[in-house]
Amino acid sequence: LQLFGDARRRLPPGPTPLPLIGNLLDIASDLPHRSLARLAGRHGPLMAVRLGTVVAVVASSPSTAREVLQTHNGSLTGRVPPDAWHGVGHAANSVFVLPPRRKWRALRRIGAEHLLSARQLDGRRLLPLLRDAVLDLLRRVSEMSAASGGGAGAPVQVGHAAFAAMMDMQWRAMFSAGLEDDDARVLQDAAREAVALSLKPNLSDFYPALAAVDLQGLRRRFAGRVGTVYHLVDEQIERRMRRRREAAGDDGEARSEDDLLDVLLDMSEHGKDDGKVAIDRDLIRTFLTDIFLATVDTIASTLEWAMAELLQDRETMRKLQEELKKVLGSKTHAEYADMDRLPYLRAVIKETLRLHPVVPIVPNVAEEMVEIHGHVVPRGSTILVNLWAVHRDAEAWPEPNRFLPERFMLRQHGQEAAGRALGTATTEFGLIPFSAGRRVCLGLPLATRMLHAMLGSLLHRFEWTLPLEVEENGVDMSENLGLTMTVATPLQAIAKSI
Ligand code: HEM
Repeated sequence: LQLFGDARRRLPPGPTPLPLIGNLLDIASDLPHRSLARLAGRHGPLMAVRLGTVVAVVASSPSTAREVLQTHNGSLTGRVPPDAWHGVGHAANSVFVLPPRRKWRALRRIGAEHLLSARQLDGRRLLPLLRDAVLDLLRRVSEMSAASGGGAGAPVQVGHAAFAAMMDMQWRAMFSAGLEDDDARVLQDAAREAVALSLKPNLSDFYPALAAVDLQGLRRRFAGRVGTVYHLVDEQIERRMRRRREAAGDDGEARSEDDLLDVLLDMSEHGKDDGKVAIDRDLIRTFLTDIFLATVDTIASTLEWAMAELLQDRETMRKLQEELKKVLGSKTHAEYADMDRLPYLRAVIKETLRLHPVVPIVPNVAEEMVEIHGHVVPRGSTILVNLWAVHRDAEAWPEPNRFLPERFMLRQHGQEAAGRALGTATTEFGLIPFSAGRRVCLGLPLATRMLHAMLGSLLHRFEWTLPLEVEENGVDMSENLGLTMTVATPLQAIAKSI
């Protein structure tokens, strides 16, 4: 009891909780990353809040983020799945919320080795798929732009075009099959809604004792939307199993495509992955769904944020287009291989991810009690890293709320170059859009490749302007939060071929 009392006394400071609801009212006034950042401004970069009956410690500065994601990372990477994720049993096999043990490690290893590592992405099978996704995006923009029938160019929803191109790319990478138009529409709606439902503030998460009742129906609705994705993933699995059976014939050679699905089916047929974790049908279905959901919205939203910033900052847009013209010349599109010679593009993407980290809060659970800056993080408590607040820390970033890609440009040998490659240095904690430590984003190599190639190509191939009414009223930069932080009003822009 004394130990418990000590731990409570040494919790980090924070707003006074009300009985029963704790600090929920303080947080409900705005999007959680913003209200928590405001509270941290008053109570400090390590702060304790009570969300219903749940104690949460929030890290909001580069140095406290480093404590969570590096110094004490081994003890602070537990997860409690959002209650909604128990719908269709998704949580039981999801790499996002599995505790950091054998099954989670096996899934991360399979994902990296067979799809998401730099070696795979730059290899013979996937490199053409990545390039096709860039060309597909450019084609979609041209088509949307021509849809008006007149010469002026219809407004293009850039985020929508990127979402569709990424969705098709990831489906091909996992299943070696294109998406039928009808399926693509169904998947797009289901994926967006599942992602949005999954982190809607849910009473079941703040009062776990009430979870069984599913008061807001979020678990049921999530199950419905993810169930739709499952259905289409299952069709692919069944089709492939049939084909493998046919191809196996008498000699028993079952492989047909050599993609992620084949790898997983091989493992399931042999019973195990590395003799440790059984890869069964449920695990395969959930993993493929997770990879699909993680890919589409994150990259599309980041591109939409980048375009929204650039369309309001003509000078930066002009400078970037000049760099692209100089380096790419008559090439039709940008490739990741060009990135070394495009420092300003790299700086623009870093600055976009700094201001608009599409996963703004990373939720962990303390598996052991740890001490940070003299305060206690009790075992079992939630520990949130507010990436959005870290990225706007005024000590780390002068004029933190301004879009200033120049902050990443260093002068080296008389020439400008973009500082620190994104995601390579986890020792600096001022810019961590992919988080850091052992749960660092598994899709980082894919995301950096697609963001650079897609944004570079969009700006190299088209002149962009805002529709007149948006120019007059201003771009709506308000955020919408599902699992990722998207632009609330889809950005519309006019694209003219260069
Ligand atoms: C702009 C793009 C992206 C951003 C900013 C982003 C950011 C993040 C962040 C902040 C996390 C949480 C890490 C933590 O818990 O500490 C995460 C996790 C994850 N991301 Fe991404 N992500 C992006 C794209 C992708 C893509 C394309 C994939 C493709 C598969 C992906 C797969 C994952 C997975 C599987 C996890 C869970 C890791 C785990 O819990 O072990 N992400 N991502």
